[in-house]
Amino acid sequence: MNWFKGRFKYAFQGLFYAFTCDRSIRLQGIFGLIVILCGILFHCSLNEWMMLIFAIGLVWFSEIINSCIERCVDYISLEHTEQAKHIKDMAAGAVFIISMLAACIGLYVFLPKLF
Ligand SMILES: Nc1ncnc2c1ncn2[C@@H]1O[C@H](COP(=O)(O)OP(=O)(O)OP(=O)(O)O)[C@@H](O)[C@H]1O
Repeated sequence: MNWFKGRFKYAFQGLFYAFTCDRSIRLQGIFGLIVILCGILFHCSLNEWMMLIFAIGLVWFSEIINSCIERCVDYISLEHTEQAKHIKDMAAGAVFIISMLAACIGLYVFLPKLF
């Protein structure tokens, strides 16, 4: 049970650090909250909420993993190398894919409500 509590404690400490100390994650956090606000304003259905929460979660998850990868690379060495560039660019590419997916979900949910 203590082990279980410890896991939660460290996970929440990690999330708190991510959303308060990392600019990109903070921005995605704010953007996610705006989407939630829009969901409330537009009276989204349960299915629409499921899609929105899934999209927000995926974006937050990918942004946190991307920042972890960037920090690992910088932790190993701050030297500019081609290898470091490829690692960071691939991580950024993964975030881009998820962001496009989330944008499609956002358009699917909100476009019919706007027009
Ligand atoms: N050590 C490095 N060697 C080579 N290229 C690098 C290195 N560090 C960063 N880059 C290049 O700069 C880009 C931006 O990297 P950086 O670590 O500044 O992330 P960022 O765009 O500031 O991300 P975030 O805003 O999420 O912190 C990378 O995608 C990569 O192309």
